[in-house]
Amino acid sequence: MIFDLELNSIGKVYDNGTPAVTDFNLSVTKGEFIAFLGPSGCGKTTTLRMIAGFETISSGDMLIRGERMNDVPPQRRPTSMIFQNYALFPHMSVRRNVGYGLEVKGLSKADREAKVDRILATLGLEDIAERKPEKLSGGQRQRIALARGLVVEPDILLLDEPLGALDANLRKAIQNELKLLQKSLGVTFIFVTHAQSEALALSDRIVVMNQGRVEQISPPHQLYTRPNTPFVAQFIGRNTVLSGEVAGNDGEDVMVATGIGMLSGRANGTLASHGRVNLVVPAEAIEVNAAGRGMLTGARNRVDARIERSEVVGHIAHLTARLQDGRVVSLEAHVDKYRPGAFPAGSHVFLSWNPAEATVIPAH
Ligand SMILES: Nc1ncnc2c1ncn2[C@@H]1O[C@H](COP(=O)(O)OP(=O)(O)OP(=O)(O)O)[C@@H](O)[C@H]1O
Repeated sequence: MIFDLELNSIGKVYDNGTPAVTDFNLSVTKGEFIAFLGPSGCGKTTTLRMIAGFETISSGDMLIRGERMNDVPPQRRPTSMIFQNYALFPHMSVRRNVGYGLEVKGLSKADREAKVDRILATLGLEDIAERKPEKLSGGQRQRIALARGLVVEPDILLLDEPLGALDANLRKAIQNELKLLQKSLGVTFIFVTHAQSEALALSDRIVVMNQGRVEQISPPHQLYTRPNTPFVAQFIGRNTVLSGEVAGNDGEDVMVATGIGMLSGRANGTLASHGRVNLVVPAEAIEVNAAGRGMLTGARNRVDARIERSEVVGHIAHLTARLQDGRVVSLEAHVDKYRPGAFPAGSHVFLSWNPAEATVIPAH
């Protein structure tokens, strides 16, 4: 099988000795939407720029459609890059901005116009084709940048925080457009973001990076429900992470001895039969019960807690509870489940969860 993109143990050390990316492995199939997600400085942009050819690769191999690209200059790679600030030419019309890459490639005027017209129509930009970008809105400028990236018909479109300059509402609207456009064109997108909601909404798979290393590569739902590492558990979603020791198995469940009792979850992959682990419990998986009731039903994973704060925002009830060891846990659920006022601050409750919804991962 030929992948659109293969990163084989890619590494980057800057001239000043900064190791920005270490041992990055990824294979991308045609038409996939991949997000690089991680905190500031984790190496997302450096990796994107290595794929584009704007940054040299210090170690490892990069292949596009089976061809090694390490030494191929950016303009000869089948990639286009869209920058956060769009980098449009302010004095050129939208049409010329979009057609610029084709001019550089030396296409005839007729071919250029045909391709530009087609992409302007695809992105709904025909009416502003003769305007200058500086007079246009952020959303329009974003679309022009997309048109300019796509008009050269790249195998891979690289997008560096392309929605970062837009306000929240516009961001949401353009997110949807972007996803539809990507699926209809079937072009591979590699998208850099530090906004997890954006990555979760758009991607087929997300690469979570931390300090230059890949922590996990998974589809959004799996990343959210089955984190592989303590970093991902803290970074994605709203999880409570409880440390403990493996104390045995009960069917598919792994029992974990923690400072607040014997608790359980499901292993993510293979797990040693003993040793230190983390039990990751998503906020959505935690049930709040009035004190005393669970004793009757014999609920597993029973943790005593006291409600500290209870707040309803729209349809979502947010509760904050303090465990016996002092740890604070965040919980949330639709108001159908926790009516406003059901668990006032100070009330004594116990928390429980279905072990299948909690994940046990190695501590390191
Ligand atoms: N030109 C450079 N020279 C030296 N070090 C650099 C250079 N560019 C980036 N770095 C360093 O490499 C590391 C990775 O930076 P990079 O910009 O790839 O991170 P990022 O995840 O894209 O961050 P952000 O979300 O803030 O853009 C950081 O430690 C950064 O300081």
